[in-house]
Amino acid sequence: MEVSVGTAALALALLLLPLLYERCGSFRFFCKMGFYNGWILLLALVAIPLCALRGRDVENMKIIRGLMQHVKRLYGIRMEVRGAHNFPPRQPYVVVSNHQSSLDLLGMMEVLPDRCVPIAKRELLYMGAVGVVCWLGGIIFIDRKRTHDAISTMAEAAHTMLSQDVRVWVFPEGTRNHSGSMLPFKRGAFHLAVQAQVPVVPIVISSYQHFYSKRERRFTQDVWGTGTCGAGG
Ligand SMILES: CCCCCCCCCCCCCC(=O)SCCNC(=O)CCNC(=O)[C@H](O)C(C)(C)COP(=O)(O)OP(=O)(O)OC[C@H]1O[C@@H](n2cnc3c(N)ncnc32)[C@H](O)[C@@H]1OP(=O)(O)O
Ligand SMILES: CCCCCCCC/C=C\CCCCCCCC(=O)OC[C@@H](O)COP(=O)(O)O
Repeated sequence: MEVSVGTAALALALLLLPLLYERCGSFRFFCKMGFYNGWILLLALVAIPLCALRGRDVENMKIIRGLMQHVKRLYGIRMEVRGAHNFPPRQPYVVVSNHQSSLDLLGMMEVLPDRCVPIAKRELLYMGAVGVVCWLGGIIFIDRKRTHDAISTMAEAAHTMLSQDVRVWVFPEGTRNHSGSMLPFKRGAFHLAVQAQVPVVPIVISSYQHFYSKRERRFTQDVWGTGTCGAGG
């Protein structure tokens, strides 16, 4: 029986990969993050036909939320939610929340209220199937390079919140920040709440420095919490 050099090299690589995964933290980190992105992409492909039945509609966020909720278990993450009763039950509001990394999607999907859509940077629209799903979910896209356009989009959002009973989730830091502290807030979320005359509901996604650090390429398992801090007018 002949074994080509290519086949032998492939077999060796396949044997070495688990060893590398076991021994090398950085390799493990990239595998876990690669799988995270790949899995979300796959979920997006599942979500597209389900969401397409309704077209672009905030009700599709329920499908997206439902499809995402098991992802934490793949990573051995247990989530604790505190203060969920602080969401006003029957009116639109603006959620403001800290933003550490793309893992925040897990915290967001754990507590995302019905008829609530995030405001996202426009670039997400171009992430293939993920962009399509975001669009079908009614996610509001802003062009951060064009302040004037972003402000107009927010003004439209204020109108939509009232006319279509929609809640909006804003990351007021305006970007991901995994430094352990918070960046100064941008003001769009608060203008939005004033324009729509709705409450602001602050949510904290607790720091996950102890189980995740992009800088140190560390991603282990842990309990992780999200909590609403109460609603203010
Ligand atoms: C199954 C598969 C599942 C896949 C699931 C995928 C889920 C995906 C989830 C994705 C999650 C993705 C998450 C993400 O993508 S996070 C990134 C995108 N999100 C944000 O950037 C939101 C936060 N940003 C803001 O609120 C900014 O303020 C905006 C963007 C609006 C402008 O920022 P910019 O930096 O350009 O300007 P500035 O903040 O210096 O403001 C300039 C001036 O304008 C005034 N001003 C501001 N706003 C308003 C307003 N509305 N009406 C009237 N005035 C307003 C403001 O007071 C200031 O004036 P002054 O006070 O100095 O006089
Ligand atoms: C045809 C192009 C194909 C591209 C395929 C790309 C595949 C990517 C697959 C899955 C990505 C899953 C994660 C998506 C959600 C990420 C949400 C997020 O965290 O956005 C960052 C934004 O908050 C702030 O951005 P910056 O920190 O300012 O930057």
